[in-house]
Amino acid sequence: MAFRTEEGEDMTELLQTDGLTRGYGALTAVDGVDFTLGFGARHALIGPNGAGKTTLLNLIAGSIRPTSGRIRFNGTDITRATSARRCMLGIGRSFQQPAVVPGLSVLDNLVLAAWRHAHARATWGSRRLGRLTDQCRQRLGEFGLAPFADHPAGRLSHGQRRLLDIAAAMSGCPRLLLLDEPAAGLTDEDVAHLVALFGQLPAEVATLLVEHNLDVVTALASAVTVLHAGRVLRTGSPAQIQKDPEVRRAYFGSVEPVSQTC
Ligand SMILES: Nc1ncnc2c1ncn2[C@@H]1O[C@H](COP(=O)(O)OP(=O)(O)OP(=O)(O)O)[C@@H](O)[C@H]1O
Repeated sequence: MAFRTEEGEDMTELLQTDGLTRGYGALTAVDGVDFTLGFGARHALIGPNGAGKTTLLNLIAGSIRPTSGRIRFNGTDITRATSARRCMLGIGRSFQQPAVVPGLSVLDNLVLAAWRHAHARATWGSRRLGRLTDQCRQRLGEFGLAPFADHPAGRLSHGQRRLLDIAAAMSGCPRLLLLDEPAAGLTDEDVAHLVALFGQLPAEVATLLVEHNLDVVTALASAVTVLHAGRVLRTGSPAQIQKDPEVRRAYFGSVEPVSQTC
C-alpha cells in the first residue's frame, strides 16, 4: 500500500531501519538489521530465545537507543526521538510483562494511556475528557473487560492485564502496533478473542508481532521475519518460513515437522 505525504512524496514504507544495532557490552543483541514495514503490513518477528526480538521492538518504540543505525517512521527520522514522541507519531506498543497502575481503576488506566497518545494534539477540556472516557469504556467492552471497569487494575489476572495492555496500545489509533507476545499467558478462549480483535483492526494500521505461538502468527501475519543471533535470517510468508530448512535448524533445532507452539 502506498501513501502520499503532505509534501507530496510517495512513500511505500511506514517503517524502515538501516543497519540497526544495539550492543550490551560484548553482546550484540541486534546486529545491523535492515527491516522495512509497509503501510498496513501484518508482520511477525520470530526466532529462538535471545534472538533480539524484544530488543528490536524496544529500539523501534524508543525505550532504548541504538548503538548505531537509523530508524525512519512515516517519513520522519525518529532515531533520536523519545518514546513519548514516537507514541504521539503513532507507534503503539504492548509489553511482554504488562504494566498497569495498580491503584487506578481499569478504566482510568486506559484513559491515561489514551491521553498519552493524544495530548500533544489537543487541549483537554472536561467535554473532551468525557468523550475519551466513553471511547475507553467502549474499548473495554470490546476486550471483555467492561465488568471490571471500576475495579482497581491491580486486581486483574495476568491474562486480563495483558488484554488491558493491548487495549491501551490500541487506544491512540496507532499507525503501527508493536505487540510483544500478546498471546502469552492467555487462555485458548482469550487467544481466539484476541485474534478476532486484531482481525478487525483498520487496514491502514500496521502490526509487528513478536510471538512464539505459530498458530497466532499464521492467523495474524502475512509475512514473517526470522531473527537469529540479532540478525535477519529470513523473511517470507508463514508457509515459506515453516518449510525453510535453515529456519528449522536455527529456530526449531530440527528439519523435522514441528509443533505449532515452540
Ligand atoms: N538490558 C540488557 N542488558 C544486557 N543484555 C540484554 C539486555 N536486554 C537484552 N539482553 C540480551 O540481548 C539478547 C537479546 O534479548 P531479547 O530479549 O531481545 O531476545 P528475544 O528474542 O526477545 O528473546 P525471548 O524470546 O526470550 O524474549 C539476549 O542475549 C539478552 O540476554
